[in-house]
Amino acid sequence: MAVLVTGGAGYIGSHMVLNLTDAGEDVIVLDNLITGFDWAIDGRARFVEGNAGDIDFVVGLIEKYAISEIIHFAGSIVVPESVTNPLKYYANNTATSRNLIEAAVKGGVKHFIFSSTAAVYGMTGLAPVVEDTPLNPMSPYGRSKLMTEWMLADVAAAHPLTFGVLRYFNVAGADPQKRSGQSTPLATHLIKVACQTALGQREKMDLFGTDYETPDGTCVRDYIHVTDLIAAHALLLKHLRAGGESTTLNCAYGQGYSVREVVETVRKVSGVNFRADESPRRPGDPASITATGEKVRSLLGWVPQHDDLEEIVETAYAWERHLMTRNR
Ligand SMILES: NC(=O)c1ccc[n+]([C@@H]2O[C@H](COP(=O)([O-])OP(=O)(O)OC[C@H]3O[C@@H](n4cnc5c(N)ncnc54)[C@H](O)[C@@H]3O)[C@@H](O)[C@H]2O)c1
Ligand SMILES: O=c1ccn([C@@H]2O[C@H](COP(=O)(O)OP(=O)(O)O[C@H]3O[C@H](CO)[C@H](O)[C@H](O)[C@H]3O)[C@@H](O)[C@H]2O)c(=O)[nH]1
Repeated sequence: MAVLVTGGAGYIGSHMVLNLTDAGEDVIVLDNLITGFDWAIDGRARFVEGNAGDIDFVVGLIEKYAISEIIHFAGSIVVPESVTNPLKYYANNTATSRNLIEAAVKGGVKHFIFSSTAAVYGMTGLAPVVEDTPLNPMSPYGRSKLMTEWMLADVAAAHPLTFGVLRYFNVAGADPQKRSGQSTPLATHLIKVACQTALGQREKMDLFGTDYETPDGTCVRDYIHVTDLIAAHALLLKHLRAGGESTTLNCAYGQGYSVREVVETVRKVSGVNFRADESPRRPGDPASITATGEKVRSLLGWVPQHDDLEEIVETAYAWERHLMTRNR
């Protein structure tokens, strides 16, 4: 039996592949390399280049490799881009996932784990959310992901498939062994951008919006280390394999940091007082979004090992330096 990891050449998926291969699992990676890199895929996994939304192709893979579980990371991920190009997100997130789920049903896959997002909640106020907080996504990205959550619930009610939805909060940091990290040169994520600026790859960065109703006027997010996030996936897989029910879980630490606090932490870790300009708000950004992570802890016994902003930034910064020497 094998596990299919879609998007396994990407930032988060490549860390999942490392976790699974470290555990001795048989892993097939399906990725079309639109934002991922084949060099990011651990050599112990089998890589197949292709589209996760190609039903016949995926059914063929399921049969060929006896795939019993799918962990679905493939998708498009940039919130502001989804505002200007929504159809890209409904195609590559919603429609691709719909086809992948059909392939899973046709191929008799038992369990399906899906990368959802905090963006399904939308504007929630300053209090941490829980899984049954009303969902009100404020970007096409969030809506494209919520539709996939709904499809999974409907399909699992009609077919013998159990699923886990993990709503990631802001994923950051890199493998502490420096085997993978966020490698997209044009990434838009705050910690990545700040590390690139500290290293002189960008002349300056922007603080998007300084007039939010938050303690220091900038947006607040719950940053989770990618290694802890992946540990939650491994526990969820174990839960589903043991016959556990389908579930939806927030993946977060319950600790929010503002954009200014993150920038200050990157300055401290790097020792560089880089330029960060106050700029207008970015479309699609909620002021604050954090979650307690209570359910993932109690249901799966998840215990974070890297819940420290400085450690998150240190690993992200170390990976950024590694990329500079790699690309030289
Ligand atoms: N990074 C975050 O903070 C964050 C937060 C919440 C949710 N997520 C979700 O986690 C998942 C992974 O995100 P990431 O940060 O690793 O992004 P990423 O862009 O690094 O990885 C996505 C991978 O999917 C591949 N891909 C995209 N469309 C594909 C398709 N149709 N068929 C096959 N491969 C395809 C890309 O080539 C890439 O390797 C995404 O679904 C994203 O929405 C990310
Ligand atoms: O150069 C930058 C980059 C970001 N920000 C700000 O930093 C905060 C975090 O932005 P990110 O782009 O790092 O992350 P998002 O919160 O927009 O979104 C991320 O987390 C979401 C979940 O909360 C989604 O899942 C999404 O995929 C993922 O990109 C936002 O207020 C943003 O405006 C800046 O000020 N300057």
